[in-house]
Amino acid sequence: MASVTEEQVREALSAVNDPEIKRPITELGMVDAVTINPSTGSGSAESVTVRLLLTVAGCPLKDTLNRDITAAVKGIAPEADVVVDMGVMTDEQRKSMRDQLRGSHSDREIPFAKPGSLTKVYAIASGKGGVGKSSVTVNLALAMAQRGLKVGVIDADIYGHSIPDMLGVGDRRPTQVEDMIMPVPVPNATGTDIQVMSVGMLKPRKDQVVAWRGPMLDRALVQMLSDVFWGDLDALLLDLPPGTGDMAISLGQHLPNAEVLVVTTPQQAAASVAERAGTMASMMHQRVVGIVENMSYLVTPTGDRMEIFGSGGAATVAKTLSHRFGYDVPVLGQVPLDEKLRVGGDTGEPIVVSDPDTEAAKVLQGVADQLSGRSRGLAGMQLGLSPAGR
Ligand SMILES: Nc1ncnc2c1ncn2[C@@H]1O[C@H](COP(=O)(O)OP(=O)(O)OP(=O)(O)O)[C@@H](O)[C@H]1O
Repeated sequence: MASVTEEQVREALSAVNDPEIKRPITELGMVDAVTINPSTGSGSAESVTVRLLLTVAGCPLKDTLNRDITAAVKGIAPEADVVVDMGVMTDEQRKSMRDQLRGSHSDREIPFAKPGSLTKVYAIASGKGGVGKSSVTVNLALAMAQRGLKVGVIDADIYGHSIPDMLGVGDRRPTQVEDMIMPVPVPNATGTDIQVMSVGMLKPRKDQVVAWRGPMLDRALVQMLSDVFWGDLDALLLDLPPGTGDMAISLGQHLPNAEVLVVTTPQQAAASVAERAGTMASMMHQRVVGIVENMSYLVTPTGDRMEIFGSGGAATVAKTLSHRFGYDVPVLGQVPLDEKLRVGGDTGEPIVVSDPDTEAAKVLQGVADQLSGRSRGLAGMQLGLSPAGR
């Protein structure tokens, strides 16, 4: 006699989520069949075979699914041999799953722009390149996930889409189910994956150089916002290209409720261009939530503090923007120069994960605390009125 029933196995499998879609595999129609062959005695073990239908052949996460399914079945039948027999959904099955997740309508809509959306959207902007915008984005995303938030990241930096590499998923391509794209999950130590989509993942080849003008950039942004199945996110972080170009305008048009975080260095020349990025956001009716100063200082081996890029840049931007907009635009943190931060980005393990006790990581965690503590929801949404006096 078998030690478990099919019903019990299905119940156990309902705790296994598809790693990309984040829903139970049983709900998604991925468990095609469960077969239990009882032990025939003389030392042979009972066997449980789970026939699993992957959304696409060559699904990059089939090993994860195999491991999670085996663990779930072993949890109720420790002695059983577990076999996960993988097949692939038919077109019809895929379409029905897509309809289940998205509804059968074919309209493209941006879930984060809907009036009732509870996802906080933060666009990370800078006046000029190389100030550490992408480094700030990945570290904030991971720090927010460590605080239990469900976080998505869009790498919209057409010129330097470095986010996937910084998160260690540089070569991953997103899975596509019909017209729906699955963001790439980035596992992290706390067990809360963050979800990533990059403009680089929309190119046929990673190394391809793209020369996209406004309409193409707009299409890419809309695709990443509306064709990607983001599920229910607490926060979505967008890494924008530096400056006040087409992507910033498109974002303002499609997501006026996004709030903007401006990254600058302490240098006065950088600060004045950062001000422009903030002003641009406000012209698009977006609120500037604060300034992060990066590369603020370097602590030398002798413990001295060197202000390599000068000082006061973020304070200047904060003061000017607060005055201009009539609300408080605070400096949320000053991140020091730290080789470990650069190494963390290069090796795909950002500093809040690799070296959480460094000062740079602590400052970034502090910024994440300030953003994570803000309530999800309608507060802070813009009313679409033009600020006066500009
Ligand atoms: N505080 C820091 N300490 C040391 N290195 C840093 C720091 N901040 C950023 N870097 C390094 O500086 C380089 C540029 O950073 P990053 O790519 O994050 O900037 P960016 O503003 O996103 O640039 P881009 O304009 O290309 O988008 C990277 O090599 C990064 O590792």
